[in-house]
Amino acid sequence: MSTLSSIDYSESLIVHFRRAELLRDEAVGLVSLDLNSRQLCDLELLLHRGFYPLSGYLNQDDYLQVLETMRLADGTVWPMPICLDVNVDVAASLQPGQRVALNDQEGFLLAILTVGEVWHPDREHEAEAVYGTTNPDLHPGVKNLYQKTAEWYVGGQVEGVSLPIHYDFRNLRLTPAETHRRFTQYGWRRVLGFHTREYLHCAHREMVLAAAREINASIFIHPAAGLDHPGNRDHYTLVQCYQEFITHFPANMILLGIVSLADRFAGPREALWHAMIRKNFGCSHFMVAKDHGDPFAGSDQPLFYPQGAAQQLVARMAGETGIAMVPERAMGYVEEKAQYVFLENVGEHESVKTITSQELKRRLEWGLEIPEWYSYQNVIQALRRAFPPRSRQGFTVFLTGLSGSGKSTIAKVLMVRFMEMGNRPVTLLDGDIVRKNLSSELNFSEAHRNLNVTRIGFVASEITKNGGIALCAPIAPYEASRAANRELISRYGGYIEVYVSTPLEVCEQRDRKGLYAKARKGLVKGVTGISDPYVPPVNPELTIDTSTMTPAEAVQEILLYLEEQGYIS
Ligand SMILES: Nc1ncnc2c1ncn2[C@@H]1O[C@H](COP(=O)(O)OS(=O)(=O)O)[C@@H](OP(=O)(O)O)[C@H]1O
Ligand SMILES: Nc1ncnc2c1ncn2[C@@H]1O[C@H](COP(=O)(O)OP(=O)(O)O)[C@@H](O)[C@H]1O
Repeated sequence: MSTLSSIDYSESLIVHFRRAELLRDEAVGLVSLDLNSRQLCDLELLLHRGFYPLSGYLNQDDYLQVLETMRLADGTVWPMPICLDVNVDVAASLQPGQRVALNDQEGFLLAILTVGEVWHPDREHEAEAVYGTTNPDLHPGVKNLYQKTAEWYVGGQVEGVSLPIHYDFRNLRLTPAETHRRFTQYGWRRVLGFHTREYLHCAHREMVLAAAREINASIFIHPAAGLDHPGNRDHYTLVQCYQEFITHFPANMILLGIVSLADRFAGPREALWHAMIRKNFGCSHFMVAKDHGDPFAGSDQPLFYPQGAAQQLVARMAGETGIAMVPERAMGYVEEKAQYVFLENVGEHESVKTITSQELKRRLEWGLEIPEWYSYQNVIQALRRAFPPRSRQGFTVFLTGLSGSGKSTIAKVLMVRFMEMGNRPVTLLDGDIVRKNLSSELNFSEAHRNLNVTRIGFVASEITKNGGIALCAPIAPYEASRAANRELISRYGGYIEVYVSTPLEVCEQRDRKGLYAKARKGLVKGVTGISDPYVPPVNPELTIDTSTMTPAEAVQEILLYLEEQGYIS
């Protein structure tokens, strides 16, 4: 059954509120599925018709044609397979014609799906067709497909009850009908769509404005703000920076909207899909970078897709999609001219200044100057608010080592020193304290030790996120849980792993709690260092052997490191 066999031309798939009342009653007796964030993005675009001409999830015929030819079964261009993925148990319970309630993660009804077909797709075939490889290690899109997409697909029409609910930046979440209406009201017949996920600075303004002038168009800045966790600071900062960024354009020529788009990073195919979505939002032109949709664009890894292939595909299909391709031409700041120039026009004896995103991050972390030619005061202020210098960031000192190695003693002295400094709240998460409170039900098996350690990491990450100091002092004998903590906490602030490497003989001699004596007598089983492993950290920031120093000296070493790294002054 082709999706287009019952083509729906309406401006949204949300039904009239009278029918919505009936659908809500009907949903009470239906099988219901709570969609994950990627599925919610897709459903939102289906419902408000960002995915026009689709009026539901693809059935098999359309799906296979999309993979092979980037067209639906009736020949209409559509490059991305949009199907609802479900697990085997759900798939087994569904019949063609059956009605299924589609909910958000809180169980709020968004739409009712009339099941068309249910099938088990060949995912390697999909990976090869959409991404150009079946190797998940080479392409994050393939990894997502294999690991985060359920193994059965469902196609069928949807009737919308409500768009997914967002509480953030509601006035920017414009639907295609709304943007189209605004463009018409403003008298904008030529509109250049610009897709982004990046922070935008002066170079972007010059580039977008130059392109818009060349084609005599207005500008629609349309960042994808799809899969961000509601608590993700980057999301808010990004959108605030976009709001500041657009204040630097001439009046009445720019509109900002955000779209819940779950990128696939499928290269040229992705670019074509992005262009068609922007056509659906009312744009006449779409800006495409040479590396548009590449999973490694903007990183220091080599690109996955050939440079320029995305631009060529979007340009080649423009006759059918109705949206023209505008190539993104990179610009650089030429100091001799005190202005931005297209890179291809930079003179032989002129030098181009750039600041990479890594360099920007470094300058923010150290509170260093960001030049006026690079970005705007209001954008930089928003960035500095969100990414304070290290001297104002939270951080975690994570001490790991054998029992008796000196973790608690060092942590206690450190705590006193930080309290004396008095500029951040300090929390001590000592092994035994955590074991009494947070992890009282856990034993000393590998799984429970890892769980104990990641619980400590979670609490430390919250403290770090909110600008405090977390001092953690568990044995933490395994790399897996230590690595997970490092990954989590580093997102929010500093993470300093201190390996307290005091040898077992010294710890055993100290034996403050009599644990080793009991272990040697066989009274306690699975004691770390005696009858249970301790795996030393791979790359700790500091290694401290307390057998040859006083606690004050050990603490001094940590403080010097923190000072050198800019966390304390
Ligand atoms: N079997 C066994 N192995 C190791 N340690 C044991 C064991 N049984 C009890 N204890 C006491 O528990 C303290 C270590 O708990 P931790 O939460 O830090 O351990 S772990 O990180 O979960 O491995 C540890 O305290 P510290 O001396 O502060 O390290 C021990 O006194
Ligand atoms: N440089 C040092 N740093 C920390 N502790 C030390 C040091 N030198 C000697 N010690 C002694 O070693 C013991 C360490 O015990 P503790 O801090 O409870 O270890 P852990 O928390 O790793 O089990 C304490 O009695 C402490 O006084």
